[in-house]
Amino acid sequence: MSAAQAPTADGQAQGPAVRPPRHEVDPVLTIEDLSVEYRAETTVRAVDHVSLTLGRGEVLGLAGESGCGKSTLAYGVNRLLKPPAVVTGGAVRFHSREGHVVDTSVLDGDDLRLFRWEKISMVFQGAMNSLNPVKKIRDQLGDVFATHRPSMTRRERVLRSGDLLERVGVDRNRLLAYPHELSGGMRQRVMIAMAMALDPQVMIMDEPTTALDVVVQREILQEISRLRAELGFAVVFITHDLPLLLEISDRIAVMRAGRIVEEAPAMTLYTRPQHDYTKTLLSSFPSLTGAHGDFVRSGSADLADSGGER
Ligand SMILES: Nc1ncnc2c1ncn2[C@@H]1O[C@H](COP(=O)(O)OP(=O)(O)OP(=O)(O)O)[C@@H](O)[C@H]1O
Repeated sequence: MSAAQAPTADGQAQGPAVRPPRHEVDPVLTIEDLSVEYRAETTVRAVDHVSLTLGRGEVLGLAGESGCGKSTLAYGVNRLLKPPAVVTGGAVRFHSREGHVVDTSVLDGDDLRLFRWEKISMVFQGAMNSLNPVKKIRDQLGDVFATHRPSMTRRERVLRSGDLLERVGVDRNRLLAYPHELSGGMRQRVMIAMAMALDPQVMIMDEPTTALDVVVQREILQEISRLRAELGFAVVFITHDLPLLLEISDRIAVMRAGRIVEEAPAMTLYTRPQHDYTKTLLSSFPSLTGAHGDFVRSGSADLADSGGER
């Protein structure tokens, strides 16, 4: 009998000790029974009683075809929904490292702004086009610090902005560039740098690389994986590209028509999908019938052994 099979007080042997998954032990974000409707001429329930937990430092992939509600869920979590969207039920809670639990629905004004940059930040598909065209990168990154870290001097802001750029693989001399002087990939890296500026514990990435060519997309994903390992933030990564999610995620939730139909460690979802829709989704990517690529992160075999928890 192994140490993990110590007898209980009544003399019965227990099964092997199973390590509970990280998101259960140490959650950073919990979405509880969240529902969102768009109330226009007709009412569309875009998010329908969704519950999900994100573990601290975990990458949770959210997969599903166009229109299934992924973006609505992401915007709902970050309190960025605008009319005609209405949150009709549920809650989103943020768990700080210090053990505080914040119900995001009660945040407003400065508290909400602070929460969005400092605790949860977001990178979306078109983000690179939201840079101000007439302002240098230095000043756009610097603005984040000027607003949220008013005690920083100008010199400190420039230094820190340069560090951020280097962190995402952009030379710091690009601080002096205007957005139009950078490639799309570089602009998106700048947006990722901006989202990381205040060391948030959660980053929501909604199709962050979809508009970019495959090579640039791979480079950026490798960067995100490396930074996640280095800095320990958690990621909700949203895309319809399931092969990509399998490579980058610890766990994957599959969404269909506003609901989560399946949720499992990435490798389990790939090797033993349960729901018919997940099976259909997997079979719709011919590349998945070949070997499971692991260019973004290594150790896929370890992942399979550990049930996806790392
Ligand atoms: N402003 C809006 N008004 C009315 N309905 C909307 C609005 N925005 C989204 N919807 C509807 O809500 C549903 C979910 O849309 P959502 O954009 O969240 O899906 P998605 O999975 O992110 O799709 P995509 O991958 O194409 O962005 C869809 O049926 C969509 O038509």
